[in-house]
Amino acid sequence: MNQTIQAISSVSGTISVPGDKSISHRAIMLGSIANGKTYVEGFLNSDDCLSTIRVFRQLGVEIEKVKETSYTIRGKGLNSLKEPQEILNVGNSGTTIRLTSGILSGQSFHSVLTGDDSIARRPMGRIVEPLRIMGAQIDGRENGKYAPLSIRGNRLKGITYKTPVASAQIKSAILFAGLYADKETTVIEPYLSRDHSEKMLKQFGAKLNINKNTITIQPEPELEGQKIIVPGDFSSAAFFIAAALIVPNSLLRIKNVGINSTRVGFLEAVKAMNGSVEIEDIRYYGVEPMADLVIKTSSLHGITISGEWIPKIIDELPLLAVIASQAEGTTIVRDAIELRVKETDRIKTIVSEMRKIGVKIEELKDGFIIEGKQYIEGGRVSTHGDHRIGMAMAIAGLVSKKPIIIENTGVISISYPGFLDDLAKISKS
Ligand SMILES: O=C(O)C1=C[C@@H](OP(=O)(O)O)[C@@H](O)[C@H](O)C1
Ligand SMILES: C=C(OP(=O)(O)O)C(=O)O
Repeated sequence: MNQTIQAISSVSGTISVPGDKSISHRAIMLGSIANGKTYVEGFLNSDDCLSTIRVFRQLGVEIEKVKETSYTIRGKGLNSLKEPQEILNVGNSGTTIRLTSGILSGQSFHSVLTGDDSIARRPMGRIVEPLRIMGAQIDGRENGKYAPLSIRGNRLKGITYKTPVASAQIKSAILFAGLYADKETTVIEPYLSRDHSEKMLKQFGAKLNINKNTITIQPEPELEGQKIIVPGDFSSAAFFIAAALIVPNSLLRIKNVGINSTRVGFLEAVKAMNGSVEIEDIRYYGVEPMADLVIKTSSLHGITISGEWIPKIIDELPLLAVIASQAEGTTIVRDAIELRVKETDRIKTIVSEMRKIGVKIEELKDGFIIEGKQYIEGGRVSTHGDHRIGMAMAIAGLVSKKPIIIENTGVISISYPGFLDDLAKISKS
């Protein structure tokens, strides 16, 4: 499916975004291995999170949809998953394959995980190595570097592991495996990555000790089913924040957005760029904070982002390139080589698609440099099968001289099925 996006005169109204993708995945996973019922409200019915539901149903868990975004999971405890008859297919979801591998490493059966072409290219050695050290028998293409992954679980050993990159998926896979270990397991990250797993594990009753970037988990807790209210996904809200900042005469309210401090690097970036974003009514339902955001059109200026800021803004960096093109001065992103191993090589794809719409951008090994105050000419772009590239291009279309035609927008449903409809609702021509 192709979609044409053209310039609008303002962004306005009040909107809420669907549930957080990272939290939705984790609610299904931990609900599946807890004792008793878990209720999830505000679940994200996107392709990726539906893949997690499918996989855990194949592992014998009863997961029932009770309302449009509410599910009940009947957990039967840490060791009650069943050997699947079929290969488990995670579709496009890196979070599903990596976090589920941690849990499957502690099971007493064999399972095989696979996914789409993008999953087949993404690095799995980063989880295979620590899970092997813990005692799981895992194999995959090129000696475990790539999926499909074959996992024969085991009684695991507790380890202390320094992750080479700040990645919540590596950290979570090890912590989930640590539930099945013979003694405590410690993960040390170079910088803090998103901490939804730690928060939710604690909520379910696991014992964790957190000291900056060092997280220790005790094995074999009694996890108890919980009620989880999933806040709106900040990474989805970011697209509308960007739209309201760069389209003239805009005033937008986004309700119920998750504002976990390990996720809001984009909010910090736009504030540092002189963006007007008010955070209102901060509240907690359970362990995650949420708030309403009020955004006004702003005169932005360039910024340099690197180091520990990167994990907090990682999924929003393609979008940052779009708003940086409309800001005064230069924006530099460094230390973001991880972008090259996402659904696509997001440095390469954002650079190629920005160039197609007439924006000059320099590719760096670990980021990009973009000059501000550029005209976006418009043209034909591709998502390259990457939802976030598709949505970033749609936001560029709102301030483009000529329309932007985006090919293959169906992939947006990987994280935000109603995105184009919601964008149309707040766009005033
Ligand atoms: O744990 C998670 O839910 C995620 C972690 C991040 O990946 P990495 O752990 O590979 O950095 C992020 O890019 C992804 O969208 C979701
Ligand atoms: C990188 C992403 O997800 P995943 O790693 O779960 O495929 C994303 O949603 O941008």
